[in-house]
Amino acid sequence: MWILPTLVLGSASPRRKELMERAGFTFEIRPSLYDEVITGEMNAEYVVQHLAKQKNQAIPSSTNEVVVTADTVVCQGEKIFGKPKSYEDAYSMLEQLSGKRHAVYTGVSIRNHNQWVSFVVCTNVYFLSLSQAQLEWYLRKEESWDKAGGYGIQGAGALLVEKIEGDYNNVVGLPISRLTRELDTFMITPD
Ligand SMILES: Cc1cn([C@H]2C[C@H](O)[C@@H](COP(=O)(O)OP(=O)(O)OP(=O)(O)O)O2)c(=O)[nH]c1=O
Repeated sequence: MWILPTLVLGSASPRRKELMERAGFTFEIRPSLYDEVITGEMNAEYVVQHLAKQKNQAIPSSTNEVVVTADTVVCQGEKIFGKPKSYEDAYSMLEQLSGKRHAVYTGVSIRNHNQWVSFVVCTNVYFLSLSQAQLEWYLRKEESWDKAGGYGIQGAGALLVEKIEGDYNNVVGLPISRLTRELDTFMITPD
């Protein structure tokens, strides 16, 4: 008997969950316990694909489950920003992003038993030039800590952004349009 596969989102991110729900997917949440380490020598595209795959491998699953994991980083030139570790770290990231363009990369990994698909989506984000007072105002919003680059475009962080080029949802942590197309090959479709 043919059993339709079930979808597992391997993520503790409330944004990824919300994007999947809004798209109409039925899924179970099973966060990965993989501990992310970003080292300076790797390029952003490689980093997000590698981390998404590591997260995926750390999730136990059965043969009829399709597991989705993702990783998002902010990249400016050679520098890769993950989540800030302190107030000073967040301030420094935002100060470096101020008045300039950066790229947000999200790597997505999809696995069903031993079938793997992975891809990376990149969105360019242009920050306004921000004064010290504006940076301090934003950091008081307390929305920096669990977000790559120290800002959330879906919150007050929207006020730091002049414009973007590419998929908005990719910046929030999950390129849901591309993901939906890729999941189709695993026989997973939204309601
Ligand atoms: C740039 C940016 C990032 N982010 C978030 C998306 C990701 O959740 C987070 C980057 O951290 P990730 O390590 O990609 O993900 P996570 O630890 O939050 O969740 P999990 O590994 O369990 O899936 O930054 C925003 O919410 N808004 C933004 O504008």
